[in-house]
Amino acid sequence: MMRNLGNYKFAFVTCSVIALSIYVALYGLRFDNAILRALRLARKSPDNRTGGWDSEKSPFDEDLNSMYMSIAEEIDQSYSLHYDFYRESCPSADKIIAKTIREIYNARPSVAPALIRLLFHDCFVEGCDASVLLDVDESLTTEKGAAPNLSLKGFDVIEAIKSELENICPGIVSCADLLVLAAREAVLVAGGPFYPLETGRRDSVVAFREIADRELPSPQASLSVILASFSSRGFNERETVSLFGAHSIGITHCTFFKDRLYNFSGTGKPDPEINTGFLQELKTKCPFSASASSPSPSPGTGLAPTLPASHSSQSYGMSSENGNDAVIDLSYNNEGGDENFGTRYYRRLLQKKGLMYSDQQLTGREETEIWVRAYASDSMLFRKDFAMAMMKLSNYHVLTGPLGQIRTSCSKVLPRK
Ligand code: HEM
Repeated sequence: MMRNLGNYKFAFVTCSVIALSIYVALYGLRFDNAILRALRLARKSPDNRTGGWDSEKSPFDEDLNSMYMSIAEEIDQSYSLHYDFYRESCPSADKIIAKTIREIYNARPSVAPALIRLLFHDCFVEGCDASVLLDVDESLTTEKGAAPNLSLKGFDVIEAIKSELENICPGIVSCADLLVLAAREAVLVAGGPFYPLETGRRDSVVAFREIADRELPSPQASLSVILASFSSRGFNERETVSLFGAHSIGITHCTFFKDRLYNFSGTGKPDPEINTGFLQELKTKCPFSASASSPSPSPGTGLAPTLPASHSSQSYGMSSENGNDAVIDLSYNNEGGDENFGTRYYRRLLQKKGLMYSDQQLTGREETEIWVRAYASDSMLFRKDFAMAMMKLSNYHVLTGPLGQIRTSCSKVLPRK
């Protein structure tokens, strides 16, 4: 009986391996994530792999198991991210990206926050797949048109670097990798920490406008909504609070927090959680307008500023001034210098000087406030945590192996053959 079972098992596993090989041969290793996940699972729980017939192990089992494992290992290896993925195919990619960001940053420091935000908006919506960079496609879908993305900038910077990369190694470096590497350089030039990044991401062939509209948290969202939305992507409170440290650089339009100055939650009064002196300062910079008196939008809706999406190829898309909607410098003239990247943001939150509702609430609950306090007083801790969280964000839900494609222009998918 046991011998028969052993034979069946042998036949079953052999057939599986043969079927796997045929599939590989026919489809040129076109495994999708589900198969990869299954293979990983199989490796993690060897007992389940053979359908629970493990009571009697034959020497064949060991051989087949190790063969199966090494196939799985190989597939897994080739479909995961790697350090120095472009070492052979485009060795200068990293350097070109870093050098260009530094050059642009010297002329326009606003490139750094723009790219960091662009990365967040790309990765948060269906993963780091450069879907946010796509222009309108045949189905008239573009994430750029989603309300939270209307004020994104830096598209033209990415496109300019991509065309340089295409001249040197055509069709090799993905826009998704380009964006994560550019954002890392942006963090560095703005005074933030370095973090290592693996590469090998591929670009999506679709954009996710509806998901972007629905899932990018609004600056009016409650802390519970924000934490839930980060947690559903695997970020705990500590990681979430550390990522918010990016709000110590760049700008924000008055539109995004004006209701806090004049009509908080429809009360007709300012948010009591704003420092009084700061409130007066902000009122001068963001004078009352009719739009501030309307009730704040519900969480999750996002809020579009009154400016159009700016990604002109001439201007590097860095202009943020708009007649109707002033901007506030999130860094307050780089308060405390570059070395205070991050910490200055948390210190301001403790002084009730957060600009957006979504920011200030981090001090409103114990599980987030402890991290605000920790980062305000320990810049090394912040830098370490921020680096780790940015690595995690940059690796979120990436496309690898045969999935996706390598675009030649970051704003367009490759035409179908
Ligand atoms: C609940 C989460 C978040 C909300 C609601 C939010 C919202 C906003 C808003 C409304 C602005 C102002 C945009 C403008 O006026 O043009 C902004 C700016 C910015 N955000 Fe966030 N953000 C969030 C999380 C993050 C995260 C996790 C990062 C990065 C890791 C990030 C990076 C930035 C940067 C760098 C800027 C400045 C952009 C610039 O100067 O061009 N944000 N954010």
